[in-house]
Order: sequence, then C-alpha cells, then structure tokens
Amino acid sequence: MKTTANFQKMKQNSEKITMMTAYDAPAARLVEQAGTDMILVGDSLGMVVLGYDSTIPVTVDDMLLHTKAARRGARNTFIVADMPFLSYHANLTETFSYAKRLMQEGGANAVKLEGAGSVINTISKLTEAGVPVVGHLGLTPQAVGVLGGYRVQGKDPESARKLVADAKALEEAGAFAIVVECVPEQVGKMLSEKCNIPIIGIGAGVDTDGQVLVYHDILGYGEVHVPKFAKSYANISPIIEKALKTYVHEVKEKKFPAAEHSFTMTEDALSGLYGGVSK
Ligand SMILES: Nc1nc(=O)c2c([nH]1)NC[C@@H]1CN(c3ccc(C(=O)N[C@@H](CCC(=O)O)C(=O)O)cc3)CN21
Ligand SMILES: CC(C)C(=O)C(=O)O
Ligand SMILES: [Mg+2]
Repeated sequence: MKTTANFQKMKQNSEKITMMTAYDAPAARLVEQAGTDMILVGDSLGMVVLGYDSTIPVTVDDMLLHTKAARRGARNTFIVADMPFLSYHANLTETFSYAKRLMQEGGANAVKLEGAGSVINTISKLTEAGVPVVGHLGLTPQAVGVLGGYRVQGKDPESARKLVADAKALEEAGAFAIVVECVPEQVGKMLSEKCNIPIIGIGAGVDTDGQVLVYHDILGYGEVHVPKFAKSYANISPIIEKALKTYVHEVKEKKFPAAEHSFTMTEDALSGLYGGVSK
C-alpha cells in the first residue's frame, strides 16, 4: 500500500496521482485492480448511491458503513474517508471520536475535511494526534447552502489569492494533500506550484498534481446530474437497463429459467417420488 510519503515523492517526481471514489466492495476491488493510487470514500455517496440531492444528510454512520465495504474490497489501497457535514466543527472531542471510528472501525488511512477558517486548527490537532488529513478547497459541497449552489470558485483575483492562502495554511497545519474542486485551470496550476503537498484536482484543470473523479461519473452509471468537469469513460446505464428489462421479459414469457439454470432429479428418484407410478 502506498503511504503519504509516496504521494509526496510522486509530486516531487511530477508523477500524476490518481484517486477514484468507491462506495462498495466490488467497486473498490475494480478500482484497486485499475491501479489507482488512492481511493476516496466520498460523501458524494449520499447523492450517487443514497438518493439525496446534496451531501448534507450524510452521517458518520453512513460513511462508516461504506468505508468498511470499500476496505473489504480493496485491502491494499490507501483509503481516504470524507468527514461528513458538521461532524468536525462542534468540538475536538467529537471530531476525534469520528476520525477514530473511520480509521479503527472503517479501516480508513486518512480523513478529508472541507474548508479553511476554523478547520485549519482542527486539521493541525488531528495531524498532531497522528491522523493523516486531506484538505478540500474551492467548491466545498457541504457548504452549498452558503455558496448558493455548485459554482466555480476562485474566478477573480481576490478569491484566487484567498484559495492560495488557505491552501498554504492547510499545508502548514499538516494536511498531506488537498483536493481542489471546480476552480479555473490557472488556479489549479498556481495552487500546485505554490504548495509543497500534492494538489488533487476535480474540475481544476490538467496541471494539478493529481486527479479525482466519482466512480459513477467515470462509468456513466446512474441518473444523477453529472458535473461539467466529469468525464464518462463508459455509458453503462443503458447496458444495465437493457439487462433488467430482458430479465423481466423472459420471466413473463417463460424463457427464463432455461434447462441450464434448472436442477433435475434422477429418473429413479423421480419414480420414487411418484410412488413407482410414472408421471
Ligand atoms: N455524481 C457526482 N459527482 C461529483 O463530482 C459530485 C457529486 N456527485 N456530489 C457531490 C459533489 C457535488 N459536486 C458538484 C455538483 C454539481 C456541479 C455543477 O453543477 N456545476 C456546474 C458548474 C456551474 C458553474 O458554471 O458555475 C456544471 O454545470 O457542471 C459541480 C460539482 C461535485 N461532487
Ligand atoms: C468530489 C470528491 C472530491 C468528494 O469529495 C466526494 O466524492 O465526496
Ligand atoms: Mg466529498
């Protein structure tokens, strides 16, 4: 399994870091086999698998369930688990207990926290306590209510400069990487140049130190709104739809199950069953 030191080295060697989300064991297995450097158990699971229309309703218990499942499927990949909405703001005791559960029970190697401000101190306390932390700047979906929608961030010089200052503060606090979401490519590039820790971009252009995408977006799986920055490398929804419809049709038409999906008794057993009288 790769370590935070490996990710640091990859940045120094200009080797791109790949991260993908996985929310269940089979997905994690496939993502691991694809050779991804890191798995993210993201709170976007609330939207892509639990059917919520934002990440706000996601709980620590939800994150734990899916982190455990991902770990069972990918035993040898570094897993980052999102701390969900308002699970790291009330006080350090609560924050620590959740990070502890995600690592001890869930098997996560690190946690990810959105934002800067008071979160910077929280990140330094977690790091001091031995918890590897990933920051998350730019579009921070847990703040959708405050941001007023899922919008591109850092478009003007002031907000771009603020992003750089926040990223430096997260680095200073001990974060070992930062996810930067939905910012102009020039800002993604600048952040990667100004920071010593890896910048993992999503909708942040090609010049960040790494990229992260949501599994379902990569596969074209599901009917949720796919952000403009996500690329679908397949379109599996119609394939699933066709298989499910064909199954329904074949049951109705008695085409399924066929002989090869059925079990049969021996002739002897069958005659025993009918009391020696042939059917
Ligand atoms: N399927 C999925 N993929 C994701 O990447 C993702 C989620 N869900 N849920 C959690 C967050 C929310 N994300 C989102 C959701 C919507 C947009 C979006 O609609 N963006 C607009 C751009 C708006 C603008 O131009 O300012 C877009 O058109 O894509 C962006 C990120 C990213 N994350
Ligand atoms: C979009 C990524 C970075 C994320 O935080 C998630 O999937 O929850
Ligand atoms: Mg997230």
